[in-house]
Amino acid sequence: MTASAIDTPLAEASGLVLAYGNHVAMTPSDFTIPAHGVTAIIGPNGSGKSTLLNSLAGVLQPRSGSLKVLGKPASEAYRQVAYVMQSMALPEGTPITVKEVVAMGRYPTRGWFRPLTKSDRRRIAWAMDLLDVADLARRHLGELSGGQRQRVYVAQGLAQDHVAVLLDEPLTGLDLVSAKTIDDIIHSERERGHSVVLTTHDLDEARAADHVILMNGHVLASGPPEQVLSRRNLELAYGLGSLHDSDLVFIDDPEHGDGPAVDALNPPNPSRHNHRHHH
Ligand SMILES: Nc1ncnc2c1ncn2[C@@H]1O[C@H](COP(=O)(O)OP(=O)(O)OP(=O)(O)O)[C@@H](O)[C@H]1O
Repeated sequence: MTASAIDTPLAEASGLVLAYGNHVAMTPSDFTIPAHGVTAIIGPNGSGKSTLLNSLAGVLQPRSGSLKVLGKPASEAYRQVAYVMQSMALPEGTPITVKEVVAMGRYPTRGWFRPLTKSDRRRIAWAMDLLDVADLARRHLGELSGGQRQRVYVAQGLAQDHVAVLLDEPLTGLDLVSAKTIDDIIHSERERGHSVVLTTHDLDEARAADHVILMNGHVLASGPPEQVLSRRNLELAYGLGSLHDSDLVFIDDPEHGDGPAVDALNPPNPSRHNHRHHH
């Protein structure tokens, strides 16, 4: 890879709008995701985190605006971007084994109909070992627990040739050991110079990232955690007064419950009120 390819940001978006049919899930947003390191996407339920991952993965086309992934349209970069979804759209009872699921990680490189080579098989075995699912290789995916399934999906992502990995809530619902396994993988991916983008509801996870994107129906802030996770930004994203002091990084005003109204805080984008959806 040339130096310029290495330094190309993982993603650059300008006026990016994302929608499902008539439903706009992200209003015009500008952000850059750096080439290396861990980026955490955080925001309330329904704020567009998974939608943004879908667009980075090339699964959801921009409605308008521009999005470059590794310097190309996302739909052309998908081979280099491993996407680990929250839950895969496999019908209940699909008779697919753990090994077959992990092997699917090789298809972007290999194509669907070409047989797996020895090096493909080595890569599959390596990924299954790393996620500690080798013992489950012949089990059907449908028989596994949620945490085991999550590890299988991450193994599939790592089996893919990639320079970036997108993880939708990778640590949610996992026991301590599984969470540690996946956390270690996030760090080793980072050390290998890959980009990791994950969604989370955990402020501590976001604080530990190199870069943070805060969402609320659009990208409210994007940058280093100490800038993005300010009290003011969190109040804008989650609603004024909804957070306890102990939740916040910067306790600059313990009287915030009686503080100024949202409008007085001068939100950067007034349209943010229109796009929160409660299920
Ligand atoms: N396939 C879809 N079709 C239509 N609307 C969708 C679809 N997926 C998500 N949405 C809507 O888009 C908005 C953003 O959803 P998204 O899943 O991106 O939020 P999120 O921040 O990941 O939420 P959570 O924290 O609950 O996982 C929501 O209003 C949601 O209802």
